[in-house]
Amino acid sequence: MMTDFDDEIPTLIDSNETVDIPDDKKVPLTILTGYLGAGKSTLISHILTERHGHKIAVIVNEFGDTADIERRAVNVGEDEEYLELENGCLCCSIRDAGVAAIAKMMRRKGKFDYIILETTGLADPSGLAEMFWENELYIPDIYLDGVVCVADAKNVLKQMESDTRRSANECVRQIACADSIMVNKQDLVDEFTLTDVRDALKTINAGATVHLTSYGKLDLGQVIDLNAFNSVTKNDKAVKSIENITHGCDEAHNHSHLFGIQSIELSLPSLTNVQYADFDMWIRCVLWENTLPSVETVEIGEEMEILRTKGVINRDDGAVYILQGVRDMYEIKQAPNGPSINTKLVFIGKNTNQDLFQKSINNYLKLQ
Ligand SMILES: Nc1nc2c(ncn2[C@@H]2O[C@H](COP(=O)(O)OP(=O)(O)OP(=O)(O)O)[C@@H](O)[C@H]2O)c(=O)[nH]1
Repeated sequence: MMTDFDDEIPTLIDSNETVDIPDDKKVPLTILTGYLGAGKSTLISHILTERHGHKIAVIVNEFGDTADIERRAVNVGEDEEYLELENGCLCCSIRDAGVAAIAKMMRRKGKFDYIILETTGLADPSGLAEMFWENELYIPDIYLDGVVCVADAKNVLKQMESDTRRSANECVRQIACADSIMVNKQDLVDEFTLTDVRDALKTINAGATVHLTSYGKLDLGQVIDLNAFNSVTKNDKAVKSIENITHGCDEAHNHSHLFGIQSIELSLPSLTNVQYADFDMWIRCVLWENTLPSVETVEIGEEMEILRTKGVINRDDGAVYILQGVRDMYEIKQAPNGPSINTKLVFIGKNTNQDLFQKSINNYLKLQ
């Protein structure tokens, strides 16, 4: 089905004219990713047909992606891009999932209170996540809630192994970018394989929660309202998710370079005001200049690439801050209730070295 969205070029809004929309009036958007055949459409079918009481607009590339939607589409006029389903959900066929397409869809706001955007099986979602996070300025009535990845329990270990060993493939990038990972098709594997899969996923992305599913059947809360990007003020959940970060087993960690991307975790004491200001400078060097300050450049070696950053930073005056990042974009916001958890930083990316990162930040902030 063709739409006219491709022809529409988003109009940039002068930031001075941007309307400040209260957080509770914004519509959350979840990016759904996952390798070819992992079970994305099966999950969407589940969401579009179950009686869960939510009014979710699901954006798929083509109606034909989901057999169930195709069947329902029979009664819809040829030019209709929107399909209202019995359970209150709205299905939208958008070929170009760009800002203009979403902005156009927002004219139907009120008919839905949530957006799930399914990407194609070979997409790297980090660019899309960065775009929606950044474009809250241009579509002020949505915010990026999180990235959900569906992985095929039977095939994901094979799919993650890249031919070139040091370069991560699309499957690994999708896992690296996720806030929540569904290990689907668990009916096809035994417990040992599930443990291997879980360890490998945690090695790549220690910051994501992992859920086991069959035929995409899950509690919707594992997909929506993750509040992973902390764009709104209810960010206790973001602190909790960082607190719960755990790595895969050590053995899996040793094999992390098989996948090209890994998580590293740094721990820090509470920071003084001066150290907190220096931390901002340090993170800019890492994310904007791709360098580790205060360590010998010869030690750094191959070029690194950071896909996701998450963290909690404590200041010694009791203030607690949450760090979120996608590629070179990052945001540091104060947590509302100041829950006391240790300072923890997680970097997910390529050619990262935990010891060098820790040395760099210790030297830069004069921690030891
Ligand atoms: N055994 C088993 N099969 C599943 C499960 N989930 C999905 N499938 C099957 O796997 C196949 C692929 O599922 P889809 O939902 O189309 O996967 P997809 O990620 O949308 O695939 P692409 O659109 O090609 O990227 C279908 O035949 C599904 O019926 C599951 O949990 N167990």
